[in-house]
Amino acid sequence: MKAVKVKGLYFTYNGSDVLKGITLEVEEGEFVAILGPNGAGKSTLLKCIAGLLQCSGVEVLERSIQEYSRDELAKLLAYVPQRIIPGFMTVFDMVLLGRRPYMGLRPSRRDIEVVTSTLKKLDISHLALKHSNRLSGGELQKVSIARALAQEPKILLMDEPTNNLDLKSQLDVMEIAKNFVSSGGTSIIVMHDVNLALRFAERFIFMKNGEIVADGGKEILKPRLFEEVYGVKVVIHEVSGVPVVIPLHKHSLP
Ligand SMILES: Nc1ncnc2c1ncn2[C@@H]1O[C@H](COP(=O)(O)OP(=O)(O)OP(=O)(O)O)[C@@H](O)[C@H]1O
Repeated sequence: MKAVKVKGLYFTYNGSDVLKGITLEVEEGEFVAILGPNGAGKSTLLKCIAGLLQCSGVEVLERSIQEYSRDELAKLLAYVPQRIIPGFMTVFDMVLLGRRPYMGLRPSRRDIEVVTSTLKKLDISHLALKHSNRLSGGELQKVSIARALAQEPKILLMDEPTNNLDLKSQLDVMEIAKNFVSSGGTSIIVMHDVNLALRFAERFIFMKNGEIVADGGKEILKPRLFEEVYGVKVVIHEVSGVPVVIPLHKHSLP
């Protein structure tokens, strides 16, 4: 089944076209990285898929996104924004918000169990009772991811989830996304770190100026593509069987 289908999607901010006819299909079980320069439209595309911007031409699990109620959609799809604003609530309560679509007036035993196990999975159980406005940027980012996972979605959308994270936490987050995919989920992640994307994702979508300029597996990752997309010369070396993209010192193209 198609997890996400986008057909001829245009999006305009203040009269200027930010997405210019995006067409895209993501099958269930895919791990997709969306890459491209600043301002290319990556976050806008992700927000359209998440149903946060009013767009036509987006389907989630083969139904138009407009046909879902907020709660129905939240059970299928979770979105981790670039930044969340910490509230005056504990980490536990923030993650519990992810259970909102399932909850009545009070959380059930299962809601509590899901939150507890998600905190454990992200290695942040020790923060459970800490107020979220007293967290470091990286800790807050993990709380945001935990809240999304607590929704038990089928599709996980994350916008630059490894920003603010130290080296180990970056790998942890990508590992979590990979495990999510291994257990049947679909993950679409906007990111800038090409090498991190390369280690974990299976499909790479490059955007530039509101359009998709390349879409495919590792085989598309050629120096010419990076020149075209970023205007930067790179070399690609293999290290321990993994291709690594290295921008050159005198990188600017004439
Ligand atoms: N709320 C908004 N109002 C007006 N213009 C916006 C808004 N959000 C984004 N834009 C513009 O839309 C364009 C695409 O932005 P978007 O955030 O989707 O790009 P991006 O590829 O995710 O960039 P980055 O890598 O810097 O996060 C940019 O030119 C940006 O200035």
